[in-house]
Amino acid sequence: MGTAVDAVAKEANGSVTEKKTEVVFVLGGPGSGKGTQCANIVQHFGYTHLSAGDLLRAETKSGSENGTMIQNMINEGKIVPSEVTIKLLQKAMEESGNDKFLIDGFPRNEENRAAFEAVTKIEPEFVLFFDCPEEEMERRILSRNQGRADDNVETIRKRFKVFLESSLPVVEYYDAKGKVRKIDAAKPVEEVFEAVKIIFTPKEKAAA
Ligand SMILES: Nc1ncnc2c1ncn2[C@@H]1O[C@H](COP(=O)(O)OP(=O)(O)OP(=O)(O)O)[C@@H](O)[C@H]1O
Ligand SMILES: Nc1ccn([C@@H]2O[C@H](COP(=O)(O)O)[C@@H](O)[C@H]2O)c(=O)n1
Ligand SMILES: [Mg+2]
Repeated sequence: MGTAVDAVAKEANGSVTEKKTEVVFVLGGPGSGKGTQCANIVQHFGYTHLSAGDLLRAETKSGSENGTMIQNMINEGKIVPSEVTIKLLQKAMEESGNDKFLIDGFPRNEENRAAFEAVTKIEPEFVLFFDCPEEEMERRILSRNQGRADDNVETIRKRFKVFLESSLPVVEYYDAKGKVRKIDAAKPVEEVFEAVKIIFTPKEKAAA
């Protein structure tokens, strides 16, 4: 994945067209509903959903040399070095065969952001930001029951701290570029998705 224009399709008439890889970053605090809403977006808008957290968790189970380091970082709510996460994202993007991606839970800090841009040369179309109060996020995580090692009160507090100190500045960076689409994520799932749909529906379709 050398540049943003990285897919070349040969048409039936022999002409060659360049396809631009489209990326939407999906950010928000732990438990804000990123994964839930990404699943809905995939159904309606044809994106491939890549959760950085899911890719890292899968890597810990694959027996790779980085597995133990990743698991330790996740248990502490810390951000895994960008190089590791970006390689996993690039591999998943290449294997998907799609050219439209929801990248969920990434970039999580300035290092993630700058490294992704430097390596892939991809600028996100926009950043979907799920805004939710901490008490609601904590309630959701504690009743999630997916067996995640980091879904306990002690690690949740660490993840909230990392979110405030390292991830929110990334949202602010993109906000200054006019790229943030903020959603009130404290509402019920269906209402949140109604707001999400408006953002993904092309303007000409919405007007029709
Ligand atoms: N709008 C909502 N209202 C109530 N519960 C919700 C809502 N959205 C998601 N949930 C539930 O909250 C929990 C967390 O949601 P989800 O896993 O989508 O969050 P996330 O942002 O991906 O979290 P993480 O960053 O920890 O991966 C899940 O059990 C999900 O079913
Ligand atoms: N860019 C990222 C994303 C995630 N992590 C680590 O995974 C944990 C779980 O992430 P979720 O998005 O599934 O909540 C997270 O707390 C980090 O430890 C990461 O390092 N880098
Ligand atoms: Mg998630």
